[in-house]
Amino acid sequence: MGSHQKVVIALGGNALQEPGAPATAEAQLEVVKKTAEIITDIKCIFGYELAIVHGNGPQIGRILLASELAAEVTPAMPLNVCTAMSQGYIGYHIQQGLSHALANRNRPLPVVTVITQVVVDPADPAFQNPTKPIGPFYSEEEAGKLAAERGFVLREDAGRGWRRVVPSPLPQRIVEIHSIKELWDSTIVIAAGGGGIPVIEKEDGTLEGVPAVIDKDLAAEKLAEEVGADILMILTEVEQVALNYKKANQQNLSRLTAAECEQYIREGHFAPGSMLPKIQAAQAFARLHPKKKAIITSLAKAVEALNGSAGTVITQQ
Ligand SMILES: Nc1ncnc2c1ncn2[C@@H]1O[C@H](COP(=O)(O)OP(=O)(O)O)[C@@H](O)[C@H]1O
Ligand SMILES: NC(=O)OP(=O)(O)O
Repeated sequence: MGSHQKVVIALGGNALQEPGAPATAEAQLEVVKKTAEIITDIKCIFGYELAIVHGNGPQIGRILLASELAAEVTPAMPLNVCTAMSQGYIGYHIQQGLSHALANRNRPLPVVTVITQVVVDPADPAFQNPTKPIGPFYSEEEAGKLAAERGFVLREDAGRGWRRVVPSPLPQRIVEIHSIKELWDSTIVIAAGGGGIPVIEKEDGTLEGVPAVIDKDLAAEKLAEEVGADILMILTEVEQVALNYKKANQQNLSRLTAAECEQYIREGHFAPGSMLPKIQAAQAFARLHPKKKAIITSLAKAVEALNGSAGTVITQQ
């Protein structure tokens, strides 16, 4: 693998979909084209070697919904297959958008999606306690109806409405990591999309998909660890991590140490299923080495954050 600084970029929901806009393939491609311009800025300005991990919460929820509603005419697909489908079509859009943006700036580079499986522990307690929000947002009334009529498990998502939740076990091992490392020098790799397809390892060494959705920020951290990245960059809707988020005394943070992450997690500042896994991923990455840093910021502030003038930077000390 090369000698430039390495960055793993985790793309959140707003890098793929405009909030409130129709969830069509065409609308996603338009948003991805803008995201691709920002990733190209990062490549052209800093020269980093990079890999991309994307979320799939909204997309997998909709694929599952469509599949369940169509069950009368064609068998419904299990959740792990839905993740594979989301990796395929989101990866396709990023490949197209990013290849085009890079070529336009005279930096042509191959961009390839690796359908990625991630091993999880079948005994992970997450299987008994669904926390990962997927699909569209519902009002409290709609959520009550869906729970009663269709047996969905729904929870309130960080003050933004109600969403269906599914188990989200911790990522343990990226199955295709050797291929990702082989591709690294020549190619921008899109990997572990939607956190990776969750699989368990059976006694005979074979893999079997399980019904869950892995958190993409935690999977991105695993990938960043494996490729020896210098920076884990988590791009989301907010420019900075906050204490007392959405309260009158909200305090935005420019810097955080791993120990402060621990303290603020204990104090309950970060919502599970949204900011909490980002902080956990950032903290785990920062702990690896004093020179490594994690950055949490918005897509729009990504370049400024890499220059040190925006976002929240998480380091070991
Ligand atoms: N303490 C916090 N500081 C900042 N944002 C927070 C905090 N707690 C919860 N959030 C919410 O978490 C959201 C990011 O999570 P989410 O939307 O699930 O991520 P993604 O961008 O990966 O799709 C932010 O947009 C914000 O609404
Ligand atoms: N799999 C996953 O974490 O997706 P989101 O980031 O879209 O929630």
